Formats: sequence, structure tokens, C-alpha cells
Amino acid sequence: MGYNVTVLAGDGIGPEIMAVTQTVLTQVLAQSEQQIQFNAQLFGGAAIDVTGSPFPPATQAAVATADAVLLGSVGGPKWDEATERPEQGLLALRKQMGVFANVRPVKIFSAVKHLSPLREERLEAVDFVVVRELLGGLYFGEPKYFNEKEGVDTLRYDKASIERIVHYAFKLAATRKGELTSIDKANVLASSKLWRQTVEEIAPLYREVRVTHLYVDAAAMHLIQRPAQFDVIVTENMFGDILSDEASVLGGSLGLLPSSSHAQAGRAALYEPIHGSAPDIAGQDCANPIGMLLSAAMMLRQSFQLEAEATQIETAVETALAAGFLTKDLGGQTSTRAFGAKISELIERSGANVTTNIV
Ligand SMILES: NC(=O)C1=CN([C@@H]2O[C@H](COP(=O)(O)OP(=O)(O)OC[C@H]3O[C@@H](n4cnc5c(N)ncnc54)[C@H](O)[C@@H]3O)[C@@H](O)[C@H]2O)C=CC1
Ligand SMILES: CC(C)CC(=O)C(=O)O
Ligand SMILES: [Mg+2]
Repeated sequence: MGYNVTVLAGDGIGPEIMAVTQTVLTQVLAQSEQQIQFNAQLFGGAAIDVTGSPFPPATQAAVATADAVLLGSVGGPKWDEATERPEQGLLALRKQMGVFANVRPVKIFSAVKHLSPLREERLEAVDFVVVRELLGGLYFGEPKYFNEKEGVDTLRYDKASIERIVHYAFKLAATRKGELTSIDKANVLASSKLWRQTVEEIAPLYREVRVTHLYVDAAAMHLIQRPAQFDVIVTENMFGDILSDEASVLGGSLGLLPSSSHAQAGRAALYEPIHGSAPDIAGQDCANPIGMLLSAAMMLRQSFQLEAEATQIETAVETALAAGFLTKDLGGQTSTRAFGAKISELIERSGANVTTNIV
């Protein structure tokens, strides 16, 4: 038995960072005498190549019975003209799982903060979370088509979808510094007007949380100019996608950031790094596996309540960075596999220490 995790390695660097992460997960859980079962399934371009679909029925069935889903990344130039692209499979996966709340924590690792394009004093105390609505907006709206004359996307949000993500964000802010920033484009977009109005209606239910509204264009500037002043950001699907990639630059690399995506209580969650399949570096054993490793740590903590095991992975990542083990994106030469081996070595040692202390 044990924890049943559906593994979707996907495309590009996905399989490389997933391999490292599965080794580390197996090791951490073996140390604490827990069992984890990986159910690897075809997904994305890799699934198109074999079955013609990015999210084939066997993968759908495995996801439906999983305790949690761990995803690498999908997409790549090979499938850019496919009838159904790998990215469509990702949207279908999120929809099937009902994961409406994508949580993207942004923290700065002190060992690499000199790599940030920002001055170090601006990074002091940066610690915020982007809560991105994941099942609505332009990525899902119908009609959606393009032909020789026009391309059409539809930006639609119903009130219930806004309410559930806004409640999620308020609850999270109440457990943190109590600052919620809602980001929209209510000066232009109808869906944003409803968004802002809904936030205002819900705010009185959470008196301990202070709410600020920002337009998305200005927010893009404030994220760089005063990142330390954010606590929880709540925003719609596409704004959250763009702003979180922007925010990753604060810490030095897109490869560092993890995420978790949540449905209603009781349903399985999805864990994936925020980056894509990085075709430009795929197959070179140089991708940064940290976003993937930290996503796995989030899975241990949030889906399986394995706090100590999650912390073990997070601590090992910090220790490895501090010891100078840096992948290419961070200016170093450590390979993906060598970084994974270092994490395993550190976990082996920390496990031995725990045992010694108990004895
Ligand atoms: N969740 C997912 O599976 C996502 C998939 N994509 C797909 O990925 C493909 C590539 O998209 P891009 O726009 O290039 O975005 P990307 O996030 O894959 O890469 C952007 C840049 O960041 C670098 N990078 C990303 N992750 C890295 C890591 N772990 N270590 C080191 N460097 C890293 C890449 O080398 C590249 O220079 C596209 O097909 C896109 O649709 C994009 C975003 C999310
Ligand atoms: C590939 C897209 C469907 C989404 C995306 O970029 C993301 O979720 O970060
Ligand atoms: Mg993205």
C-alpha cells in the first residue's frame, strides 16, 4: 500500500528532473519507513507520440485514483503544430482534477540572492505567495478559435469561481502576515470588475486581513520595485501565470520555484514546478531540479502531512546551494544528476543524525 502517486514526467527537462525527484522521495520515505508507489503514465507530447492524445484514457484513469499527482512539464517545438497540443493535455488534467487554486510560493535563497538582477537590499524579507485561479479565464473560455480572418479567445469568469479562489486566498493570508493583494484590470475588463466587486464583498468576512487592489500593469512594476511588501497575491489565471514567472526572477532562476494546485477538500492535489519543458536545455543533464524537488516537498507536507520529511528535502536544497552546488541557470556547473546525488547524500546524513539522536 502506501502513498499512491501518479507521476507524469512529460516532455523536455520533465523526465530529467522527475528522475532525480523520485529517487529523493523514495529515499526520504524509506528512511521514515513509509511506502510510496509511483504510477508513471504517459502525458503531454510523449503521450501524443504513442497514443495520439496528450492525456490518454489510461492516464486519466490513473489520475482519478491517485492520492496525489506529480508533474514535470509538457510541450516542445515537436508538437507545436499538433492538432491537440501537449498544453491542452495539461489544461484537461487540471480540469479533471478540479484544481482551481494554484499556489506559487516565492522565497529567496540567500546563497544565490547575488544572482538576482535586483539589488540585495530589495530582496530582504521577500516571502510571498501567488494564488492563481487555475480553471477559468482565457485559457478555458469558449468560443476559442482561429482562422485566416481572426483569432478569438474568451475571458469569462462566473461569480462562484471568483468566490472560491478569493476565499482560498483570504484564508491563506489569515495564516500569514494578513496582507492580501488582489490583482486585476478592472479599469478595462468586465471580468475584472466582477472580480474586484467580489473581493470587496468577501473582505468583511476576514477582518484580520488587509486588502489592497492593484491593476496588473502596475503590479508588474511593484513586484520588482517593492517585492518585500507582498504577502499573498490573488489573481486570475493568465495574470497569475505571467506574474509568477516574473517573480521567479527575484530569486535568480525560474528553475527554483515549486507549486501546488488544490481542488475542494478531500480531492487529490497536483504538484509541479512553475516552469515549462525548457526545450533549449533538454537532454543535456543541466536543468535545475529544485522547483521539482520543492514541489515534491509540498506534496509530502500538504497531501500526506509528512512535515519532517518535507523539511528534510527543503533543508537539503538550501544546504546544497549554500555549499556551492549550482546548476547552469545559477551560474554553476553542477549537473541535474549531480545535484540530485548531493541532495541524496545530505538526506542520508541527516537521516543518520536523526537516528543517532534517537539512540
Ligand atoms: N507546466 C508546464 O508544463 C508548462 C509548459 N510550458 C511549455 O514549455 C515549452 C517551453 O516554453 P518556454 O516559454 O521556453 O518556457 P520554459 O519555462 O520552459 O523556459 C523558459 C526559460 O527558462 C529556462 N528554464 C526553465 N526551467 C528551467 C530549469 N528547471 N532549469 C534551468 N533553466 C530552466 C529555459 O531553459 C528557458 O530558457 C512550451 O511548449 C510551453 O508551452 C510552459 C510553461 C508551463
Ligand atoms: C502551459 C500553460 C497551459 C500554462 C503555464 O504556463 C503554467 O501553468 O505555468
Ligand atoms: Mg507558466
